[in-house]
Amino acid sequence: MSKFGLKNTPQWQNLEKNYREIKKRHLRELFKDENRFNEFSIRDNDLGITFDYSKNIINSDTFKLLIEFVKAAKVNEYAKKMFLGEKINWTEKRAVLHTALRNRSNMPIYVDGKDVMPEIKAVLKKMENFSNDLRGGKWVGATGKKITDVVNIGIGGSDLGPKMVCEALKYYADGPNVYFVSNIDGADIYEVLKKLNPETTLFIIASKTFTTLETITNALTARKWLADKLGDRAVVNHFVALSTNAKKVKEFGIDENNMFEFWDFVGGRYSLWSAIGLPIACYVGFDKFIELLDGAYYIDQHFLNAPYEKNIPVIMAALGVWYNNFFRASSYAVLPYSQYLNKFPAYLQQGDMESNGKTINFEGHRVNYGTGPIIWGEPGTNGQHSFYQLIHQGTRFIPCDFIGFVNPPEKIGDHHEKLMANYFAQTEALAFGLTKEEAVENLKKAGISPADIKILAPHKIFEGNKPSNSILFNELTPRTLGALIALYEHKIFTQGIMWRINSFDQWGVELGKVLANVILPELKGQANNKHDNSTKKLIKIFNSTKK
Ligand SMILES: O=P(O)(O)OC[C@H]1O[C@](O)(CO)[C@@H](O)[C@@H]1O
Repeated sequence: MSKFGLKNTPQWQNLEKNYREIKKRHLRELFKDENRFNEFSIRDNDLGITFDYSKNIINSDTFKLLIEFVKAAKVNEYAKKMFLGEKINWTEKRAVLHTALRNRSNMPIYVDGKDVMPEIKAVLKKMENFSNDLRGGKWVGATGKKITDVVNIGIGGSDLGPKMVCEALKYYADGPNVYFVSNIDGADIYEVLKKLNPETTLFIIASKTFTTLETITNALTARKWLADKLGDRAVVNHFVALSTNAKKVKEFGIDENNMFEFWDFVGGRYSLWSAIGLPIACYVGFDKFIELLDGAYYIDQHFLNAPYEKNIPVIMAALGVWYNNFFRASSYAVLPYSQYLNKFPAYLQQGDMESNGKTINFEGHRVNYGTGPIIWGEPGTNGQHSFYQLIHQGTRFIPCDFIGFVNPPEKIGDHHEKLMANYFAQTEALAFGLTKEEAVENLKKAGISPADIKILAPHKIFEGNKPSNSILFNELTPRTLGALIALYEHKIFTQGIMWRINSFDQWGVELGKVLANVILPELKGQANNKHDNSTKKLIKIFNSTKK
């Protein structure tokens, strides 16, 4: 494909034409079709999920054209390459095999001619034994006490995934307390350590590379804290590592037997299914961790085998492209109606933005169309009392995913009915809004004077026609959570292929790291490097104000 090829394809051009037509239509009008929900929704009883995408600004033609775009992009061909271990992360010459970590079949998966499944299964077994021993009190601290608190030290994919899952499965937790320390800001580890007793604390040092400045700095602080109280020899009972880098783990002083391995075919932001999931297994038990993998595997099979027209992640991806590239939406809101999922938007920010925040295409050219959007969100109903005003009545166009559950794990009074009434109400309000006539009628009914109605009415109008997907699960369980995460992973993959970018590297995080290493000695008075005027002055103020 040539430099600006994608926009010249018939698939893109046809969508552009459809967009010019459909942007004049309103969801109020499109919903005159009584069959719309049936046409644009998918129900899967095995998993217990309803995916309703009928409140999108599409008609049957749009949908067909979007599917044609996906077909032309050869998404399924690329997906097969990924699942079979081909090195689709071409800038790092790596396979992309987070799907192998949850391969629940007996199918071998080869990388460079070697089946990776035996090693994956061996690490899973090691995780099972360790988490059982820790939870059962067989693994004890240096003074013989049971471990009651686990601190995961990691950042990015070595933090966000396990942290999000532990939070989401809190209801099922019956193991030690789990804490997550990620920020290099000393406040993060300080606030955690001050609550803990070294005799009953275990540190999990999670780092794919085992060179990440934040993680190593925090790990060294944790080791000093422990050694100061229990002596250096206690490290072996209180530190384990999750990494691909055995050499660095050993250099740090962690026993090789206490290292849980993963491999360079596991991307950081896709690693919660690997040894990086150890805190999850400690917190909720290994059987629940396996249920999480089962749910993801279920979606892997759906993604590989369902026709595009019935393929949930493919449809999510295609609709995202529709709004991103034709409606020019620059952000996308993910709104979970579950407090347990309060870390899900933050987790997805890395998953999506580190994957698809790219400008260089398969051919090495700069793209001339938008790629990954800004992902953001908060759990409902907190978001409603914060930023929904802008989604409803602001000047921005923000497509949304509403994630909800019919049966929550906890049942307290009528909280859940009240929560879900809001879940349904919001997508209805966004789609259909409130017309001027309706607004005036409401004001009249409320006894407002004609003069005030004239002033107030424009403010009370909701234009509507704001699109959303409703993702409604029967229950929040480890299995459905695994499925939900995998849905988004494959959505991100599909969009990467549609945009013809590499979703699996992350060169964009490098430059800042390099510059920080140059500046660090200057903050310790050891060097004086060349900088722009602004940076120089800021460093000078820091150094002269520092106590
Ligand atoms: O696990 P590591 O090697 O410490 O890296 C942590 C994170 O840093 C990044 O490389 C860049 O932010 C992420 O992709 C990764 O998840």
